[in-house]
Amino acid sequence: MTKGKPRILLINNMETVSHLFVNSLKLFFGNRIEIDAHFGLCAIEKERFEEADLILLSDIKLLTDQPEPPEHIPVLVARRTIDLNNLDRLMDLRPGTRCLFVSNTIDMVEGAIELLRHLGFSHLIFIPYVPGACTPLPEKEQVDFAVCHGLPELVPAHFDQIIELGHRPLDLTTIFDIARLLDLSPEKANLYTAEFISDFVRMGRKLTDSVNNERHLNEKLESILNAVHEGIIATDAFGNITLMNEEAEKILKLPAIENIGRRVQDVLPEFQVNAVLESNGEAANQLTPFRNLFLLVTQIPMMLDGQVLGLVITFQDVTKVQQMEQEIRKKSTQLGLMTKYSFDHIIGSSPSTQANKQVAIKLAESDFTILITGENGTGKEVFAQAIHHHSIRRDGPFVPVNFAGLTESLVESELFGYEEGSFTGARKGGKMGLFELAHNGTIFLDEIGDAPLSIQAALLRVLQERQVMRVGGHRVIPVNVRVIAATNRNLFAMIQNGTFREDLYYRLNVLPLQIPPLRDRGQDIMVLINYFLQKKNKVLTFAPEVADLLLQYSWPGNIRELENFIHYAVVIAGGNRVELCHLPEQILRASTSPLHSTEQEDIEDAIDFLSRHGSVHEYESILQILASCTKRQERIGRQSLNAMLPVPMTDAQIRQKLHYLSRTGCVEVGIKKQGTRLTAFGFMVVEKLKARG
Ligand SMILES: Nc1ncnc2c1ncn2[C@@H]1O[C@H](COP(=O)(O)OP(=O)(O)OP(=O)(O)O)[C@@H](O)[C@H]1O
Repeated sequence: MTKGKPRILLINNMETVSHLFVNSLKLFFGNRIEIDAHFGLCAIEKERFEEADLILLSDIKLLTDQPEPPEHIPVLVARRTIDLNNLDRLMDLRPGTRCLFVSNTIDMVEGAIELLRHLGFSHLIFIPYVPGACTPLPEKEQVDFAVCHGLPELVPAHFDQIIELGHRPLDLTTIFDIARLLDLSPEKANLYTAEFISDFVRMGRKLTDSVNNERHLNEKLESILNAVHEGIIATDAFGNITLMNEEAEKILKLPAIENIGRRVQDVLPEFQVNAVLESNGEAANQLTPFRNLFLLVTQIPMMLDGQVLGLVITFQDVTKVQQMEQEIRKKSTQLGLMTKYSFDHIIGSSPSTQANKQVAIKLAESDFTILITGENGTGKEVFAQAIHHHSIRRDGPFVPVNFAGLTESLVESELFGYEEGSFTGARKGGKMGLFELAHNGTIFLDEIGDAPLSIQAALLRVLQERQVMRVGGHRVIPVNVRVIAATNRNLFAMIQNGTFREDLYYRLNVLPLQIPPLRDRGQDIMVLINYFLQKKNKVLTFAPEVADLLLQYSWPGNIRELENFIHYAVVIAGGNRVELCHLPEQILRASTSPLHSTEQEDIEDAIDFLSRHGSVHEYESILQILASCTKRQERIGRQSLNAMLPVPMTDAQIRQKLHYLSRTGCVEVGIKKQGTRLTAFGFMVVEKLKARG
């Protein structure tokens, strides 16, 4: 039988694959062959087998249910390759991406995976899956993408990320086998291979395009990075420097070319990148000393899908800003943030004052926080100032803060400052807080017991971290301050009732200093009186009963009250001897209350005696008039006295009453026309009668 063109019986299970094969065969053999394409599962007529010169199958199993082909006709199972045009999506995947490879037979899946590995995709993890076969179906979370060659319908519905690589065309070796079996010259082979090569060229061009794009992008990025007035360094996940902008080179005086590729930890140990790399957290605005500079450094990890890819470090040279701040702080110091008192100004010869001075001198030599306790006016601030003055911080500012005088709304912005626009009425340019103002000096937190709880929490943070953040600000400002706190309240009791934080108490009470009240250090009273007089360049003497009273008095306002009394006495006594009549009411009055029992008895006896010699009310009226005259330093005659009495008496009656009053020691009756005045004892009797009502 003379034969025409060789005929290929092409058996496939799908129409699309069949078309793909027909096109490939046509491209190679043109019209030198005839193709009888069969697809699907229906039986093939015997004659079609007999007319064929070659049977080409996509899978040997396709012959299973078909009639046996004649023995002399060769059967060829097509080897298949991959459409290179569809590979770029796979090329974008990161190493370790998990791909569920789905197809309809195990052979297909395994063949495709093997080919992909040969093509260089061994960095991806392929998990074979054939629906209905024994390949286990992994959980959705264990798979990043589903991959298939056509047949996307085989991918289980819950995998929504599908990469479709397209049907696999015939491999070139199969084309050559067909040519050999049909005795056809492979004259158009170059066309077919050209098709393959053009795919490679296309892929190559795509790659170059993306490399070029990346280069353009890098160039753009580089010019942006160099235009920024901030040093920028990037590292990879291991902390090796991958990028350094011009500003970074300028600030650090390190050439990028010599340092890219080196470990940032070795080049810039001051930045402590390991801590950030290990914690994956961000470290913002850390003031970092570098050589003779101060850098404000921020480190941010670069993350992708929860993995650290590297670190971006940005920094600014803030040495100048620091210096400017120091200057401003210095100026503020000159504006009155200096101490008035040193230890030489702490007066007192009592053992407790002497001992406290010795202790305080020692405390001044350390740099720890001090808590001074004592009643109002005992000299807590004087001690705080003297400590600052004696410490290494003496050239820095001493900044007093009185919590009793600050409202809760003001206290935060006063202590920590604020940024411009952080609240209505905030000053332009913001304002430095008292902690910043006290930098390199001492902050004196007076009446700390009056600090609101919210501020106590903020104070605790400052004491722990030694840095502040202004209200409305994002930058932490390091402050180097010594804290001296003072209180007249019982902080321990406040802790018990929940109005003072226990943790703050222990932070403050590192070095305690207790100042006793003036009434417990009698030896200091006269020494202090002389000191205050000396300061005023005045001389006063004190009547013995006055001196006694001053020593007996409880001085609730302590040294401040004593100082005020001296001002008063100088004015009232006019530079002479201070008599009882010069004493202010509260000293006189208070002295009558806690009297010694013998004095009490004397007063009772005197009143008893007077009641037996007339009406106590009449005596009281006379004593009150005498008291007010004596206070005005006037003596009063009988006639004037009588005129002032609510119920007038005869001269004889008055004379008699004054006689009895004189016998009890309440009055001093003048000889001749000197008039009468009240004695200290008389004042006590008046007070007693007043108290009785
Ligand atoms: N030992 C001292 N020697 C000389 N003057 C003193 C002494 N102690 C206190 N003063 C004077 O007493 C006054 C009150 O002192 P200071 O203000 O230090 O008391 P304070 O305990 O801080 O009072 P407050 O609790 O009311 O704030 C000051 O004017 C100071 O000059």
